[in-house]
Amino acid sequence: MKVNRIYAVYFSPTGTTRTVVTYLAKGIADKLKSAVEYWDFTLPEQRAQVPEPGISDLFILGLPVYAGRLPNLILKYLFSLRGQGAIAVPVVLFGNRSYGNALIELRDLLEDTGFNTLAAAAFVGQHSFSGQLAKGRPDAADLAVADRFVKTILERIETIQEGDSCTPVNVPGRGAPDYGGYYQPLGEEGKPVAILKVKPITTADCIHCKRCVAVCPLGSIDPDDVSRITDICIKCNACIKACPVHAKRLTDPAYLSHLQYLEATYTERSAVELF
Ligand SMILES: Cc1cc2nc3c(=O)[nH]c(=O)nc-3n(C[C@H](O)[C@H](O)[C@H](O)COP(=O)(O)O)c2cc1C
Repeated sequence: MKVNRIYAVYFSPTGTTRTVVTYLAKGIADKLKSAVEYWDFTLPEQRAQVPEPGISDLFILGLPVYAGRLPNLILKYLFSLRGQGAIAVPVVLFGNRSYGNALIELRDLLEDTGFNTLAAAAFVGQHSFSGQLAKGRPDAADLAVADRFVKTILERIETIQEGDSCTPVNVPGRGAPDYGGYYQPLGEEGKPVAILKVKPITTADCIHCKRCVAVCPLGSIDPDDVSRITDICIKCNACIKACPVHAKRLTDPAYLSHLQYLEATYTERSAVELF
């Protein structure tokens, strides 16, 4: 099949999903000499529009794994996609713990919205919560795997005709209706901790530059008083990483206990998985 346009589409508060999706799109575009359309839908204003691929396009959709699933507050936006028979590659990024059932959830979402899934991958990205868990990933070794994945995608594209409805790519995990539920965070003692309602604090070091306001994917930081979190916080850590003076912090004991647990438990390097 001849690919007309490649869509590189991602939600990526701390940038690892963006790195992988754009790398894959560029690798494929270089070989096919096709144009790439980039769709970053991390910020609320970026979700005012949806990409509209056609039947001869390739759609690469990347999301981070949150609690073993897709970030649930983004699902409504994703379900407004219309695949129109375009081929698609679901990609998830996970922080070295587990991608749980997020990849099968994304595969199904793409199939349900009219795409044909051709290949899929679970990559590893530095854990949003941590300075050491999967630090620096995706790294050179991960990108070498991404090169292999590009080759696989190109080979599969060659074997299909435009509009073919291929068998959905086979990925592991528990599927619909509940995708195994959400991962329950554990604390240092291995007992469940409640972190859903945790929000970052702002220290007196804040210089009111409002960078945190600009990067919040839910638009939850009050621009007039950046210490006020006016809506849901998904703990994506975008505001914490964007703050030039480290004035935003997550100091909740349950959150810190979970972080300790993660850092102590998931020390082995997780592999990238390609399907
Ligand atoms: C709320 C939340 C939940 C997460 N849950 C998981 C998880 O279940 N398993 C895992 O391995 N990583 C988990 N992570 C880590 C992210 O999936 C990982 O760091 C990813 O690379 C972040 O993508 P981004 O850089 O595009 O934002 C979680 C991160 C956040 C913010």
